[in-house]
Amino acid sequence: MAALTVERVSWTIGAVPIVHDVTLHLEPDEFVALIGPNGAGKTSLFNLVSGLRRPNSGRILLGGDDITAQAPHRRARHGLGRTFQTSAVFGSLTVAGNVALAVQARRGGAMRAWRRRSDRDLTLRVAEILAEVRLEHRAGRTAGSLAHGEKRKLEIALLLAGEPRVLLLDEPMAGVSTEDVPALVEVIRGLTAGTGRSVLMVEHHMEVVLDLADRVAVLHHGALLACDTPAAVMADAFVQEAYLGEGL
Ligand SMILES: Nc1ncnc2c1ncn2[C@@H]1O[C@H](COP(=O)(O)OP(=O)(O)OP(=O)(O)O)[C@@H](O)[C@H]1O
Repeated sequence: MAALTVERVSWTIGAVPIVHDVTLHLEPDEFVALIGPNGAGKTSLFNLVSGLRRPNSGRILLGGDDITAQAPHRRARHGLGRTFQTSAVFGSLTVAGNVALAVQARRGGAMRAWRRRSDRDLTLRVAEILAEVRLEHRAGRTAGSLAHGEKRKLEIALLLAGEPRVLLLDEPMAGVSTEDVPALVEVIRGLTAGTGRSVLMVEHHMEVVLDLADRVAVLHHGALLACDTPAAVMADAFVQEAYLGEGL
């Protein structure tokens, strides 16, 4: 069963089609990159999947469950996590403190039971998440003092605290200096490998897309132009003309 299914989804503003009849599947452990020129509808599609917008038609399924009518926080509880282009960390809190808050927020529903357990459980979970994003050595630093690349790792850590099965990453390389890109790429690669999680990532850096993606989905004027292996998409004349020809 697909981890995420976007089925014939369309969204219009007034009479203007912004996302047009998009169908897309994400398998467990699969990494799909969503590319397209500026204004192609990538953020709009993310908004539809995460629930910030409702489609005019079509369905969105997480696992086998139809989540089309669910609010964003219910989708998050269901296993859908999203990062944004802007940072969502508390700069004056430590790195570990930020992650601890996110873990507690996730477990908020079971707070009474959670409180009865020792702080050690929380500390262990925070350490586990920081190890996954390779930020253990920064645990005691304030989040505001991190470089962009490390801040992005922390944002991913906050996402992992929600224990998502499907992650939507919105331009994770934005603002990250060239020398910090490889380390961030390795953290992002680790998000799917053998974890059962799936990733849908919007990213403009083509070398990062080609390195990470199992498949590349190309949006153009709100419609899905292609969704195939990176090699097949790069070789597609239609894609080259519509997207790559316009420059990155
Ligand atoms: N709330 C809105 N009101 C009016 N127009 C909108 C709204 N949201 C998106 N659009 C329009 O929909 C189109 C798609 O925008 P969207 O931000 O989804 O594209 P994108 O592919 O994410 O672009 P970028 O790569 O620049 O982030 C654009 O023409 C945009 O102006």
